[in-house]
Amino acid sequence: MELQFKNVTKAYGDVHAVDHVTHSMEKGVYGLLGVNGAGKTTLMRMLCTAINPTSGEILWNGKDIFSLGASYRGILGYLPQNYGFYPDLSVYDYMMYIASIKGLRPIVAKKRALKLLEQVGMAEKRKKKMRTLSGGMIRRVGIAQAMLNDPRILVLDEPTAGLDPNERIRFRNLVSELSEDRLVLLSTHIVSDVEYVANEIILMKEGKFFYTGTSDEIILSMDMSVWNCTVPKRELNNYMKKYLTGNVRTVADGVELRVLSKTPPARNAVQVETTLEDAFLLYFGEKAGDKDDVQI
Ligand SMILES: Nc1ncnc2c1ncn2[C@@H]1O[C@H](COP(=O)(O)OP(=O)(O)OP(=O)(O)O)[C@@H](O)[C@H]1O
Repeated sequence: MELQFKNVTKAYGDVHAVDHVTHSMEKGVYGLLGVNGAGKTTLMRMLCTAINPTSGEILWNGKDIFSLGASYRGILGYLPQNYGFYPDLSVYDYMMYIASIKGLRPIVAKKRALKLLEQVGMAEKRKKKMRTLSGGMIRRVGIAQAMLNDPRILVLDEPTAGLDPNERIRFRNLVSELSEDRLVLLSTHIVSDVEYVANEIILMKEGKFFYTGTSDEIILSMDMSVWNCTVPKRELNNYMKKYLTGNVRTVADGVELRVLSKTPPARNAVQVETTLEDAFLLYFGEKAGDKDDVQI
């Protein structure tokens, strides 16, 4: 089981939505982490053969996915960012409808639909109309429909958008469970979605994979320390202009800041453990004043 991206580029005019991506993946969970516009959706749409690369190749077990055609789509499960779910169908009828599009025989479809609804915790709601479900439930049905053909590659585009904290945890556990014998590629801009569940995290920025590794490897790659310090309130803007700043909390004697800096940013600064959130801030964050349009 190997998926390879070889120098894959997708250009829209002057914009390189995906820019010379080369990478190979096997089974497990891959977390594609990047800010809005990084190129995540474009990459996933190519992987699902919805759009062609401008140049480069995507290979599944050595063969070009675009030349594999239907046999490739048969091993693919896709949950797009906004999936159309037919509001008036019941959950079960919706699953059966998707199963028929995927070409599953009714007897197989029935068994699989019920098993998957069980797995995603939606079996009891199977008779409910899709339009009556919460955002989290709709996402769970979305994953179940993507799994109907027991895909080798499961592509989930921002699957946690709009989920509450409990649903997020539940969802992460589900992804981990589903990844046992397949490749799961999941895109998000939320660090905690991939921090513990992904075997490999891919930081994507401006169309490029600029760092790939485990959460610990990414943290170790940072040439930066993380500090907590308390500064007078009037100093806050200066600090935010000078340093990449994480959490800011008002305390009795000023404001407590989480700051990225090679050296202690204040006399009272205490070095704290670096997290993947800090890495995200380092690679994707901006200091106040980095952009002209930021008002301070
Ligand atoms: N069909 C298109 N035509 C023109 N430009 C596009 C098209 N699709 C994407 N882009 C541009 O390509 C870049 C990457 O977009 P993409 O949607 O892949 O990013 P993303 O990381 O998925 O962002 P988001 O999290 O907001 O969905 C953006 O600059 C976007 O404007």
